[in-house]
Amino acid sequence: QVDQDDVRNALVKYLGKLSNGNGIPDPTQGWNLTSYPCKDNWVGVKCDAHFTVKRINLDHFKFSGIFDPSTLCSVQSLAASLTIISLNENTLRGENIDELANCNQITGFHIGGNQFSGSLPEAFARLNNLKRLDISRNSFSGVLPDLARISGLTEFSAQENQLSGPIPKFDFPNFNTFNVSVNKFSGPIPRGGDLFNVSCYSDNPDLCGAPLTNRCKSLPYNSSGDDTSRKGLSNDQILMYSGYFLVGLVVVLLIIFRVCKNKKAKEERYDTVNKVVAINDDSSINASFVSSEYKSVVNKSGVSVASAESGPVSASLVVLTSPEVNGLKFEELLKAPAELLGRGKHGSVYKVICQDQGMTLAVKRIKDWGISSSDFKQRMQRLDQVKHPNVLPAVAFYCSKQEKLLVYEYQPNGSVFKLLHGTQLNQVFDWGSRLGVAATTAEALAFMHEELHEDGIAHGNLKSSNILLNKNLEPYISEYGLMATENQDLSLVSSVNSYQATGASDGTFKGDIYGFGVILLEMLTGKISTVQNNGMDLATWVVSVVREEWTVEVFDRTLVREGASEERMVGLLQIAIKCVNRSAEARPSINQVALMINTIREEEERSMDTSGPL
Ligand SMILES: Nc1ncnc2c1ncn2[C@@H]1O[C@H](COP(=O)(O)OP(=O)(O)OP(=O)(O)O)[C@@H](O)[C@H]1O
Repeated sequence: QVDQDDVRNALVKYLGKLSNGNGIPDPTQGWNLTSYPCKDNWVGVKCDAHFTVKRINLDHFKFSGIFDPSTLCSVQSLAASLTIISLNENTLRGENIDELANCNQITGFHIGGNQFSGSLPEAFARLNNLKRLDISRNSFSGVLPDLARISGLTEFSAQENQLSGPIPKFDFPNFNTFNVSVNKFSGPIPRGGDLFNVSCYSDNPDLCGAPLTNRCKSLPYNSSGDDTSRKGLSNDQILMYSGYFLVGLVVVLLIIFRVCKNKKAKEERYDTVNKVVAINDDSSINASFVSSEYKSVVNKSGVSVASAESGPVSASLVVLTSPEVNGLKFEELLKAPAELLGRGKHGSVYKVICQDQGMTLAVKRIKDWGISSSDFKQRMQRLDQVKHPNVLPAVAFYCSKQEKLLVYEYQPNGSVFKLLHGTQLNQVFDWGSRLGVAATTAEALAFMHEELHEDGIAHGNLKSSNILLNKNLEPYISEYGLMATENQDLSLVSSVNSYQATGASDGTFKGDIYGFGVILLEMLTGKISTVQNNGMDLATWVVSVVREEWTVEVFDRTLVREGASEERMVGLLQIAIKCVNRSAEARPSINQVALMINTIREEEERSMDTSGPL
């Protein structure tokens, strides 16, 4: 109640200054000391479900007084909640504008079409969460503060002022709107500025460079502010050119490495051709899971697909979860043409099209898994008893001494890995979908952990390529339980699980939490887990950046551009960081993780309900 009173008093004071003491034109619209802003729906005030003021929009009210942010931002609860202040099209002037920096949750500040003057305070550059800034059609003058420091900025509208000096080196690809026309800016337009057209820069007589037609003369300073008129090379330039040289060298070495690798891969392919999977069970089946591409190579080279270097396998075992899949017998499946989908650390996956049955399957050949046939069979049958709608069940499996095969339904919509890292470019993976994938995957994993804990069967190899998606971007956890069990040799766990941090005494269940944490980090940062960032893995990199309090820097630019809630992204990041704790014991259980993510998802849903135009 005290808070509510403070907020109300602050808003009334704020309006008093804006309106020169005249108050709101229509007294039934609130803004008085006898009602409350959220409960009584004051005009222009938007609140969330907890009655917290989020936005204040008083555009077009013909206010001719003073905008004084100290009236709002000195009240702790308002300063912590306010995200948008909008006062477009009044005739306001400003006072104590630098106090706005205390409202550091502000994402939108719109004061276009007023009578603000003087310089924009340096404190603006401290508004880390700012996304949209509209100061257009005022009389601001002087040099801009270093707004380029604000990494999430997507709109800067500053046209029709008297601003001077250089344009900061903004991250232009991030911007949706950029306009500095009709000002007194000078010097070169920074690199990337030509993403916006001439009209966004026009009427700044001393501005030069693309997209403007007037080229920059050989000024003493170039666009990066370096002195280029000096003869000879400066130390910085020597360093820079050495850097280029080193980068060039590394690129050449990488190309040589790739050429050698490709050559080796080609040799391996021909090798595969000769190692056609042969499954000679009691009914003497010869089968191949080689791609049709390879088959043609085989035929051309005169090697029979039916020939098998591994020779006949005695006492082979074929087990189907049902004896037929849509009328398809396992023998037919094994004979069908197959296309290699990918080769992972633990084997290869083939896409198999069974035309007669109208089915497409994904067959995983597992390599180097020293599990006995009977244990394998038992394990697969146990897994088959545990069903969850977001966990992809195997439809069949096969086991011999040489081979272990798992058959799944083929999922045509790719994986979280493909969606994030560029092979499904035309599909949007927005914040809401990422949060949904995170929450559903956590719930499905929690179910599996609970059901299979006694059996000691965790996923064992959880990563973004094993989270497949349907066309509504709902996730399916694939390959659950294919690898190590809790009771198995733990050294196998750390060798098979690329995400397993050292010291995971709680076995693969805690390893799954680590793997899940890395998937969250991939979805939040858009970065590949194996990509090294200054020599660190993704988890270490994120933790180090967050420790330096540069949290916003880690987020995927597309999420920032989309306007995803930073508060909720930070919330999910904190969960991810807990999951990738180097100490396995310190990691939360998947149940706790699922609960935490669901809380964020609920907040997101509530905010969607209360958002929308003011
Ligand atoms: N049922 C399926 N439907 C469609 N694509 C699949 C299916 N199962 C796996 N894939 C895809 O096939 C590719 C290869 O999978 P594979 O499991 O061999 O690779 P990986 O996950 O990178 O490595 P590994 O699991 O061996 O560590 C991956 O891109 C994966 O997303």
